[in-house]
Amino acid sequence: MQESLNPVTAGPVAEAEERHAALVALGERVRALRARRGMTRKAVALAADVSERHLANLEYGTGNASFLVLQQVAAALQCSMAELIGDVTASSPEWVLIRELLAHCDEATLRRVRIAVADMLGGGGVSGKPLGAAWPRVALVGLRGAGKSTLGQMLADDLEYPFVELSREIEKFAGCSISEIQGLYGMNAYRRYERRALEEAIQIYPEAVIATPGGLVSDAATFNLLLSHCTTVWLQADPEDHMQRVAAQGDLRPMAASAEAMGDLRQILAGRSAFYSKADLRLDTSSQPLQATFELLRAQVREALKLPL
Ligand SMILES: Nc1ncnc2c1ncn2[C@@H]1O[C@H](COP(=O)(O)OP(=O)(O)OP(=O)(O)O)[C@@H](O)[C@H]1O
Ligand SMILES: O=C(O)C1=C[C@@H](O)[C@@H](O)[C@H](O)C1
Ligand SMILES: [Mg+2]
Repeated sequence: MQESLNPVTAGPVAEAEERHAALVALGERVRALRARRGMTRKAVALAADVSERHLANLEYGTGNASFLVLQQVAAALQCSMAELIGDVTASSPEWVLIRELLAHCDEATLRRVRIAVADMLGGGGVSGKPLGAAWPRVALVGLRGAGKSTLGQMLADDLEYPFVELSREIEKFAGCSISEIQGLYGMNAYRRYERRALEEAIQIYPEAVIATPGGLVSDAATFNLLLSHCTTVWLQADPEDHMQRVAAQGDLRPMAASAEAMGDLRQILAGRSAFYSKADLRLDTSSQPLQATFELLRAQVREALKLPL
């Protein structure tokens, strides 16, 4: 009997157990998608411009197909790469139908859908949102030096709401400093603490001003939680102001970390801006001094909360 060759290592395959479980699962999805589409292997191979043998290897989990081949197969099967690779958002008929409905929506429509879905799924047991008005739980987001702590405390005093510095809550949970959490347990563990601290703040405070850690937007689930339970304000500043304000507080870490710190900061700001911009309100803090910025913030928030000016 002729021995088949592993297409990756060129060694003998023979044993089914040697096939990687992820590749076997991928192959099963390809076969299922092909069956659903009612296409023969030959037809898919032709449409995808790959040999039938290559496709057979893929279907039986014996071939580790390249990204480009997977793209060609997805195009031949008229399905998304998400379906092919087994992404959770394509893992059931409902998911696939929802993806199809949303696929061609613009950003503004997607935003409305997100808000409606968050409302529909409820607040996870948290109530207290006044009908037709904004949450009286105000969360400030923005990069380091945006003014979240400074303006947050001023706003809390003005509204007579508790002021919550989320970083301090995280430290209380962990029993050590933010940098120790990140250094000892790693960034993923830190993000879990961040999520827990936010969940708890939401449970405890129906009314509050919350200064959030600048990196919170990088975790979609935590940011979703924030957006759906708080009136959010993006405090914006020019990159130079972010840098200068952080340095003025004596924190030279950004400069120490990289000789091209301004470039890094611009890149972080550019990468996060699309997420920060999902906040309900935004305020440019670089256009006027602190007190004038506070007056603008106060007016915006009071209007949103339907409070007297
Ligand atoms: N127009 C302004 N708006 C906000 N802050 C300003 C303004 N002008 C100057 N500042 C100063 O910038 C600094 C902002 O620092 P602050 O600690 O409040 O920022 P932060 O967003 O909390 O940063 P971090 O993410 O590091 O906690 C303060 O010292 C504040 O006085
Ligand atoms: O901007 C950032 O990347 C961070 C800011 C802090 O508030 C923390 O969220 C964390 O240290 C990361
Ligand atoms: Mg702060």
